[in-house]
Amino acid sequence: MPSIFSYESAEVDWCESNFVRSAVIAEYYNTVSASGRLGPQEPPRAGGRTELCHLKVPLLLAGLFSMYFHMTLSYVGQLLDELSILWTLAVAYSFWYPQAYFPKCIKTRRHFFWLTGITTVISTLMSFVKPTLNAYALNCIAFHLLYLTRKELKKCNDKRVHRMAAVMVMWWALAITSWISDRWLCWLWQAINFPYFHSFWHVLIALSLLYCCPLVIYFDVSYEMPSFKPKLEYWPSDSWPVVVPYVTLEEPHKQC
Ligand SMILES: CCCCCCCC/C=C\CCCCCCCC(=O)N[C@@H](CO)[C@H](O)/C=C/CCCCCCCCCCCCC
Ligand SMILES: [Ca+2]
Ligand SMILES: [Zn+2]
Repeated sequence: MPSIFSYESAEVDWCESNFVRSAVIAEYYNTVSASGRLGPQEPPRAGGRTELCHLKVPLLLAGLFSMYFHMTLSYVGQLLDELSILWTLAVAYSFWYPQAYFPKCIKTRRHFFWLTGITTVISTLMSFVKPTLNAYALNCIAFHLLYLTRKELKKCNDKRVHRMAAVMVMWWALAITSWISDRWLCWLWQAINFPYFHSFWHVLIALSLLYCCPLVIYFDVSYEMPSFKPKLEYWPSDSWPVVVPYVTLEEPHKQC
């Protein structure tokens, strides 16, 4: 019986052929593309509670575990990859889920912390039951984020916010299409010798997160620091074809 650490002991094997480019890295392109999330994760900051620094370590770990998983395709690698995403989402929800959408029985963010913590611990235990289903469950969380975004956009007239949300959704739609293609249509991609859609997913979901983070900060500032006026900007400028989105804050007007 293979150890849970041994190569190819995971329940899933992505479409890319194993050990083609390297004798020690099972899926070379998937491993390299997963390293993209190790780079700068945080857009220029907004300050205070809205900073995304709480996400730096979880995102870094998610990147490292994803690389380890694709390098070994081990059972432990798969669980570390999935659980690190689950806990990163849990941290993000705990800090930035808008209070306006808390369930009725939850009165404070402290209580919401507990709710998120207990739900995440239970989900962690359940993830050992059928690990193949974990990734599908995690992808469903993106649909909840889409639902929240839609609700927020209905209340917001700022064209820049609508534009950033549209770009985020576009990258996410391309990402999830690549993920599903790799899972379900592998026979086709192997027939044409192009089994790289999971690598595309890694790049596209990272791009989607790059647009998601400023949006989360924007809405958080609107709720938590109403005297500040957040503005979405692009570095180096709006007109460049390749840009990094970020948030600026206009100082509150001094009252006499
Ligand atoms: C108020 C809430 C704010 C939420 C902010 C979002 C915080 C980011 C949280 C998690 C980062 C996810 C990083 C993705 C890592 C992917 C690793 C990977 O490729 N794993 C695969 C195997 O190698 C595995 O099969 C994939 C599993 C599915 C992961 C689904 C992640 C959903 C993340 C949602 C991203 C939101 C983007 C915008 C959506 C409209
Ligand atoms: Ca493979
Ligand atoms: Zn992956």
